Amino acid sequence: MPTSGGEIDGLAEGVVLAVTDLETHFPSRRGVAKAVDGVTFTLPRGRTVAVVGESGSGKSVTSLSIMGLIAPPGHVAGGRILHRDRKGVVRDLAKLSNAGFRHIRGPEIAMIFQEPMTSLNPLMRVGDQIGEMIALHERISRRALRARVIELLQLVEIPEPETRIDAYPHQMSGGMRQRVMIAMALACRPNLLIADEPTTALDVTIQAQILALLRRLQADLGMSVLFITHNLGVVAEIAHEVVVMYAGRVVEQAPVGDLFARPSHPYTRALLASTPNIARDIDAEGRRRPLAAIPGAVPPITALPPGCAFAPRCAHVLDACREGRPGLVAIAPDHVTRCIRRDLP
Ligand SMILES: Nc1ncnc2c1ncn2[C@@H]1O[C@H](COP(=O)(O)OP(=O)(O)OP(=O)(O)O)[C@@H](O)[C@H]1O
Repeated sequence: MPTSGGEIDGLAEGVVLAVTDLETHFPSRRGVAKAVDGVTFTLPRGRTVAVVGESGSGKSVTSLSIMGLIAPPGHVAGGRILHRDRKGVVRDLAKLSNAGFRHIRGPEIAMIFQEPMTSLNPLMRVGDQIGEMIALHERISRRALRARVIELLQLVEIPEPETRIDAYPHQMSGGMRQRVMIAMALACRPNLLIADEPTTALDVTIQAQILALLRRLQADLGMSVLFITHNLGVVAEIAHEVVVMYAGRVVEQAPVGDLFARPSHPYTRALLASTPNIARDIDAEGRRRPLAAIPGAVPPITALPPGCAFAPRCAHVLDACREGRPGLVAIAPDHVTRCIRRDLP
């Protein structure tokens, strides 16, 4: 029910973000690419939802749609993106103007990306970049600003923040730069953080440290996190809930334990089987068991098959799978799958 300020009722208590039937299209001469095609999921307050899938599955386009950052001629063509801000006001971000987004991006929803070097200004001291973020949204004295920035650097566990505040990005390691990006994202105390592959470019040890930091911040600040990744190992580390995407659609969603213990969709099963697992993949004599790579590739979204988009690669395909597009069905409370096969062991 819209109200005069573009605000909307109808978001369940305790939910920060509810994406319903989201459609994001990119028109081109070859037709309309439906990069996101009817995506639905909810993000409860203080929880981490991971969106996982292979390259091209529509994860980034989903997060950019939420942030209002789809560049024309791409556009959100349908669906709702209901967001509850810190004051409890609910808005449909799918209908928000660019001007409206200026009050949302930063103070309400912040985003961190894979490569901090492309988001940080190499010519500016990191402290000034974080400070700029704060000064953009509130009036604050220079002294108080510097103290706030030092506090933020402490929060993201950067050692010697009083000195590091004056460093330039190139004087920091990749892990430290990602911490700076997280500090910038947290500068205005958003209630929702979107993290798009934030650890992909880092060494595994640094990756583990950044994931631990994000987990601690999420718990301490009660933030909701939408975490985009192609890596199920990372999902296991960070997520409460998992949304599995394939060719622009959600194919399975479940609490993390449920998804790993009882994966239902053949695509989820194949993803799990193709994820390296040291304990499983190598025996005491050092013999390797081959990884079960998923045959084929995600089809181009302009040429999806008529039925299930995964059918051409699926080991369990039936004729019926190629006929109609399967709907999402609940197989347990909070666990849905887009597969007609209920008989798989
Ligand atoms: N600006 C654009 N114009 C046309 N098509 C686009 C555009 N951006 C994305 N797409 C298409 O949308 C689909 C989904 O892309 P998206 O970047 O969301 O995938 P992803 O799952 O995030 O993959 P990756 O991990 O590689 O980023 C892809 O087929 C991509 O080619």
